[in-house]
Amino acid sequence: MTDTTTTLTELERRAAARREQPAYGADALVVCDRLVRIFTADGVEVQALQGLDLLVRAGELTALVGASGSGKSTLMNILAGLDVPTAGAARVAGRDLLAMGARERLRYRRDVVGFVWQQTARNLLPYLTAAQNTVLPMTLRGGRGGRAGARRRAERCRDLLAMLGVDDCRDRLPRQMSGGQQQRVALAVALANGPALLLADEPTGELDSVSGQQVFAALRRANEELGTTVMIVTHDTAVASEVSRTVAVRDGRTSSEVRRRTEVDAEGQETTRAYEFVTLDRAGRLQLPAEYAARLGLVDRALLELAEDHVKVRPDRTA
Ligand SMILES: Nc1ncnc2c1ncn2[C@@H]1O[C@H](COP(=O)(O)OP(=O)(O)OP(=O)(O)O)[C@@H](O)[C@H]1O
Repeated sequence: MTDTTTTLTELERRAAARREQPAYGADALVVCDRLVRIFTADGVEVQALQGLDLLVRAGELTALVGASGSGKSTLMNILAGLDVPTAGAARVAGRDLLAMGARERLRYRRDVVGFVWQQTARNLLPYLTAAQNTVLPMTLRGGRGGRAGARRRAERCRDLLAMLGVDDCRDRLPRQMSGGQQQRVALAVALANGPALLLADEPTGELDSVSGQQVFAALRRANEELGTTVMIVTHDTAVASEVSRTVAVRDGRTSSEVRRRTEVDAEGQETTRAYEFVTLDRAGRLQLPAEYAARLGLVDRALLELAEDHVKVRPDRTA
């Protein structure tokens, strides 16, 4: 009897402690919790996301990298509200991306997220000028009408085009601009309604390196000056090595990440140091880097050894 009471009390205590714990990612702007996306084409199933965990805090500038087919675009489409995951949870700025109805989804895409795609032609309406493209999302959102509203929208358009270095393009059609200019105007369009999250899927993929750098600098400015949280998918190693956080996606899961920090030494000299981490998912799983596993011949199982402040992983030499 005493034992049962103790056990019940203990169970209640544990349940209460669990309830009091903040929910996973409670303080994050983007929460992906065991996200799964399965595509079925011609009877064949493809698991594009296989339980992906990712937290992004407000104000971060994060690069997503990974081999072709690892699931980066699938993740971006889900966060953009264009696709719905098969299972798991995804939240952006408190919006549950699995539970949204059609109208809420439309509002989410208009007000909460902005996106820029790799194909320049996909980002802008070809028959509108840069200024008209930028004003359009604000007009669609509605709000204050009349002359005051129009003036406010024109002002925001001017500020955005100036901040992104394309004010000279304001009266040009997309075909009268270079690829890099089009992408920077696309950024202005994406930022028009002041989204909390800006998604850019390979925005520099079709550009030469100079234009690519200008687009990346514009993204960085949006992050620093407007405080917009930015997630950018890139194969460009220059971009990936310049952001403070680079997350690698492998086989539909986040596998590792690099964080860069500027440190000042005793002489006041600034250096940027990079720290490489392996992702530990919510179930405690981690993916060993493929090259580590190959180098030590780690297959099927590994020996674990718990030390005071670290864990050793060794190949199984007992066979
Ligand atoms: N609509 C779809 N129907 C069927 N399979 C799909 C669909 N979209 C993506 N996939 C598959 O899901 C997997 C992940 O694709 P995804 O485009 O997300 O990868 P990625 O990392 O963005 O690749 P890349 O760097 O080449 O753009 C791939 O195997 C892809 O073939």
